[in-house]
Amino acid sequence: MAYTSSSLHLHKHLLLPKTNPSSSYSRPPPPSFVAAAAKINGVNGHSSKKSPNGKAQINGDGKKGVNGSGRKKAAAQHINGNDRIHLSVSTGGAGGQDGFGLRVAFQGAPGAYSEFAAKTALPGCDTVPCRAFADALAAVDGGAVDRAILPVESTMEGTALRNYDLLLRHDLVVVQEINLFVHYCLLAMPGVRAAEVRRVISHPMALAHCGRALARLGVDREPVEDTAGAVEMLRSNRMLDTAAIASPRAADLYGLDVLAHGLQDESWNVTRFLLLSKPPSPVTLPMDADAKTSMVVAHRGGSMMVVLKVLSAFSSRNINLTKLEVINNNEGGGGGGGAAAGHPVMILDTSARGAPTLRAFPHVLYVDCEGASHDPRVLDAIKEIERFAVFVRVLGCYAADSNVYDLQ
Ligand SMILES: O=C(O)C(=O)C[C@]1(C(=O)O)C=C[C@@H](O)C=C1
Repeated sequence: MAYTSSSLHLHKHLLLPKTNPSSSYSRPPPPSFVAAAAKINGVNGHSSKKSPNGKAQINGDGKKGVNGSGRKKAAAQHINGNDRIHLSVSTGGAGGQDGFGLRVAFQGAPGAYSEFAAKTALPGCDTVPCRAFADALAAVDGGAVDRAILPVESTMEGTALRNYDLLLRHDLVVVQEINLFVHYCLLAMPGVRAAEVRRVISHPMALAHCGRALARLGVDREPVEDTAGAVEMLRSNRMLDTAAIASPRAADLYGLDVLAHGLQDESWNVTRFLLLSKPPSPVTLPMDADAKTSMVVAHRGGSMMVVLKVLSAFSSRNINLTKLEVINNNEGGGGGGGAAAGHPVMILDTSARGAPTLRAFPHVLYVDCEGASHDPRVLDAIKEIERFAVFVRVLGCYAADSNVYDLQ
């Protein structure tokens, strides 16, 4: 039994603007920002500096979070392809709020990309570092924090199936999406030269994304829990033969030297994060907002026929899909299984009366569509799917954000 996955990815490649490095996390966020955005992948700027705030860590060892906002005004410099371009103006966090007073759990040490995604979504929030994604989700589920942030797909890797597995086991709703440009740097202790580096440590995803550059350097690779955690380890152990792959912000935050920029094998490396909350969703979308609805559809098998029926349910109502991921656990071979390889997808069923129950489904689709979950067309499409599916769970309805935020 193998857990296979195939997906349609709708990302297009765009180049990023340079951003103004003078903004600071300690400064309050601007009331609004302007972004030049393409319909699928737009471009935006984002810049900020460190400001430790001494927040407690969940299940961790006392790492500190960062506070403030990194949003900056920016415009696209280059756009290739035939994307539909529009100018959007946003007031920041979901529903116009900037997240002041909210605690957002993220996986990793301060300076992790997930933390920047949280600060991008809610510039005024307090971030809470967690050792694992499971801890971050448990923290919001248990009420210790208000939100959790989860990377769910990247242009280089596709869907992060392990994180979807986690999401589906919890009674949480998606309240916001954030696309973050992931720019990897090689960081070392001050004074260390590239020729002295024998080993590189980072999050396994970061090591994988920088495979070619690391092969060129001819160094050993060692996975650690997150990119900023690698930097912290380097710093606290004063490692002089080791470098870390992390963001330029992490270099700033921990006072390390940047030996190289743009280490990723693909120049376009974007990770999509979801901001999660306990239901009911705290976000009220304006009636005319561009919305997205995410759902999971469990079915009896015969994937391609089911895919066609799902596509027809949406296309007959002129609804565009932005994601379609097909998961099967019994087709043999196939990669992309993550931690759940060979196992059915476990989904918390919150629809029944009484306590939510965890149910196992071998055949599942992850679907994101344009439109709000209360839009009659979307409601009708879901009703049609429910006629042939075993189970449908709407994971959330949130403002569609096609901007790509850049931390450089
Ligand atoms: O290690 C970090 O800094 C993270 O935020 C995690 C994470 C991930 O899990 O995908 C996020 C984005 C990058 O692609 C690399 C790692």
